[in-house]
Amino acid sequence: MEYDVVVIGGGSGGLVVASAAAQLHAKVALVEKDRLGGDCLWFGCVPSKSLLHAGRAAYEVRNGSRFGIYTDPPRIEFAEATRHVQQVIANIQPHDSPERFRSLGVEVIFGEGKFSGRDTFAVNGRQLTARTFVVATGSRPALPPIPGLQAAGFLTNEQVFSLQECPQSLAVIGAGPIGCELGQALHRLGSQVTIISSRDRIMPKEEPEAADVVERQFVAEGIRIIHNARAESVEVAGNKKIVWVGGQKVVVDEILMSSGRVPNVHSLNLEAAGVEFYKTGIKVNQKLQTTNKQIYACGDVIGGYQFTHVAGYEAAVVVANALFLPVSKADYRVIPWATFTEPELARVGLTEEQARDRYGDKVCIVKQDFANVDRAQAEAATDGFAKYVLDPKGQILGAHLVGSSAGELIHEVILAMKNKLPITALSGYVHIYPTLSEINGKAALAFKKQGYAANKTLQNLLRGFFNFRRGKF
Ligand SMILES: Cc1cc2nc3c(=O)[nH]c(=O)nc-3n(C[C@H](O)[C@H](O)[C@H](O)COP(=O)(O)OP(=O)(O)OC[C@H]3O[C@@H](n4cnc5c(N)ncnc54)[C@H](O)[C@@H]3O)c2cc1C
Ligand SMILES: NC(=O)c1ccc[n+]([C@@H]2O[C@H](COP(=O)([O-])OP(=O)(O)OC[C@H]3O[C@@H](n4cnc5c(N)ncnc54)[C@H](O)[C@@H]3O)[C@@H](O)[C@H]2O)c1
Repeated sequence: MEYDVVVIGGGSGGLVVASAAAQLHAKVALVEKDRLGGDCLWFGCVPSKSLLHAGRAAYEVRNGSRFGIYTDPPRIEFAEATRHVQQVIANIQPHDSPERFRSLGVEVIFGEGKFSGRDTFAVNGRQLTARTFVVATGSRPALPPIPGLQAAGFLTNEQVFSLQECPQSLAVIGAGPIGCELGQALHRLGSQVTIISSRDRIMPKEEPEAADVVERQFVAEGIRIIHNARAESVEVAGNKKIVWVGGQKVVVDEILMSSGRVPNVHSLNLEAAGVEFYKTGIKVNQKLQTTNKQIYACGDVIGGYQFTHVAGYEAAVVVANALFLPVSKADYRVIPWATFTEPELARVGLTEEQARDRYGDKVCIVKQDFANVDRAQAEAATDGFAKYVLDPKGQILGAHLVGSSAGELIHEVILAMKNKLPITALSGYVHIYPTLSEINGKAALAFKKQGYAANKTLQNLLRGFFNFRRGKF
């Protein structure tokens, strides 16, 4: 065997496998068909958060009057906003550069290859043999077969970050995290945005009342949302595009497709290697082995949680199993994520409905509004709440934070949940005043108070004790 491991796909998952394996002194080849960095760097997390930040700046300038700061309507040079986005990519890219990986000892091979057998991958006329392979080829936008869409033309996350002009009006097809993040960013940067949601709310995978808070903000900003409808067909009329949705037409300059993802499996000739896959991704066991035990897969290509941090986590499991003994199992009990709209929405664990389905009426809910947090008042960021889904002893089954910096604030909940600490642990230390993090401590206190309010015996005992101390029997 030429290599200990051949990694196919140089994105969030593949790069972690390649660098870790090389640093452990394994012989590693990394095959990438395009550029190292993957979706996250070029078309995903990094550019979307950078564009959202530009949008937030525009929003803050427009809405400064709440703090007594008045300006004329801001002039937005969209090309400069996307230049900021491209600059951020350029700043981060060296970390994912071929030079860096070669310096770690990885053999980086550019080319689109395919399996030619159970233990051979063919690329650029070479046959790479390895003890183990890792498929980390990611995913791409799903394009539902909407009549007229291809002919009219559309944007996906692969084009939107290099636009030089902001479309005056935009139909966003799909109200998941991509549609919501990009819809809000582009609306704030000057586009009239209509989001088409196939369900009765945006972000249908989230805790409904948390998604409602984001939706209210979208509506307040002037984003139009069409519910319970799918884009059915598209027509072109002059220089406009018409999207037909539930019998009504949405006339726009541009369309953004954000209707889910499909795994990149088809060009790999997985059949030759005995690797089975479904429509949603490659079939893996808990050790992330495919149906060919020498071939592992991680990241978006296996479906499941499609996040950079999950691809990285799965990559770590794969490194341990592929290089040493295959005994590590991926554990998805505590997987957090955040959608970086304003307000942000962060989640870990079960929704209330999922918890009730599993544990019935024993589930206990604690909720704290940001309006009760002094720092949120100071920053006029009072929309939103933190909701904790608990078992009767206070063990955290899930948490949903919607509000300012929710994606940061959830981390102490993640730590507690991962270590099986009850929510009361979050009030077992001093939070700095005034910070938004106080929301977690306040929730823990609220849970303690609920327990105290229900404990009549303890209350009677205390009443008696203090009566006794005051000499009143
Ligand atoms: C707009 C957007 C915003 C997002 N924001 C976030 C976020 O804020 N936080 C978050 O956690 N996640 C976010 N994600 C998701 C995140 O980008 C993905 O989950 C992550 O990139 C998956 O990593 P991966 O390694 O599986 O795939 P990728 O990082 O996409 O890497 C796959 C690599 O494989 C290569 N490849 C494909 N086919 C082949 C082949 N046949 N041969 C060789 N190479 C091949 C590709 O060129 C690519 O470089 C976002 C995604 C999008 C689209
Ligand atoms: N902040 C983050 O971490 C972040 C941000 C963006 C994306 N992501 C990742 O990328 C993945 C993909 O995001 P996404 O938003 O494309 O997918 P998604 O699957 O979450 O949402 C797509 C939505 O589009 C709807 N849809 C499909 N066809 C439609 C049609 N014809 N008309 C109207 N609606 C239609 C679907 O019903 C679905 O609700 C996410 O699941 C997430 O894992 C993460």
